[in-house]
Amino acid sequence: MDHPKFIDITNVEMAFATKKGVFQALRGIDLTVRKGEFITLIGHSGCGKSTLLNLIAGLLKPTAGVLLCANREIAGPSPERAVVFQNHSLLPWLTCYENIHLGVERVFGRTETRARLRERTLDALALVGLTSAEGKRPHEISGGMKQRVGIARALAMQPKVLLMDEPFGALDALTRAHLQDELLKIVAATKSTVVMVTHDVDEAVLLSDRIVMLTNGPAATIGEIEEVGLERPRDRVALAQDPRYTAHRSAVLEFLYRKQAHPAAQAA
Ligand SMILES: Nc1ncnc2c1ncn2[C@@H]1O[C@H](COP(=O)(O)OP(=O)(O)OP(=O)(O)O)[C@@H](O)[C@H]1O
Repeated sequence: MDHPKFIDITNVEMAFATKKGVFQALRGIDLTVRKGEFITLIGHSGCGKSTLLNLIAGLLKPTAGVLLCANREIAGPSPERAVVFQNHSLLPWLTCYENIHLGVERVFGRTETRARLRERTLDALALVGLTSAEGKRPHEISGGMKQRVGIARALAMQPKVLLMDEPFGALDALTRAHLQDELLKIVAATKSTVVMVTHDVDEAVLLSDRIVMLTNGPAATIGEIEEVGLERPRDRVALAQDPRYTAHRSAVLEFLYRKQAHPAAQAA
């Protein structure tokens, strides 16, 4: 059965111990994510987007509150919650195939045959359109291709949740648009639940079911949530003319640049 609250975050707070004392990064975070939902986290630099993603990943432990995934407490990192980072983090001495295979082996190595592990790895490469690059090492492929390998590696582990921290942040606009379109297709095919950090308002509207907007830190919290009811599949060219797209975009821009104007901009 689908969990209506697949990820369930209740009253989460994150404080870091620093040399200057305790820094309260997040407070009062309440959020539920449904199975198969695509959520983006948006907010000004330093507000706590990565911190929230890392809490869901289990890479950080909250100083208060509870995070659940499929009714179980998130107690540490797990392949059921795979993370894709901005800098793809591939091992440079391994080929694309080997980079993906490593993750596959970690998750399925004890229970499945070598042939099945190979099949899973090749399927993941095909899913991101990189079959022909299987024997190449990271320095032999473009930034966009590296990021696709990172996504393939995460998806090959069949995670319950795909967590992405600005996965396309370092790419040029055209490559970025292309990978957003690919991600839309992949997520439609795999029905993955996704939580993604982004700075890009258009990316958020194009991809999300809901856009979670964080207030400025310290002690950042969820300010507003924008429901994006646009039907799928979504086509970026058609959407550019769609008044509903413009309205969602304006709502997020209004939040970011009027209600939560960046402290540096307010001071100017
Ligand atoms: N380990 C840590 N120790 C102390 N402070 C931290 C730590 N990690 C994050 N912070 C602080 O918590 C706040 C939130 O950081 P975070 O990286 O989550 O922001 P962000 O919204 O992802 O920023 P950006 O968009 O610039 O990547 C920042 O003020 C940051 O300095």
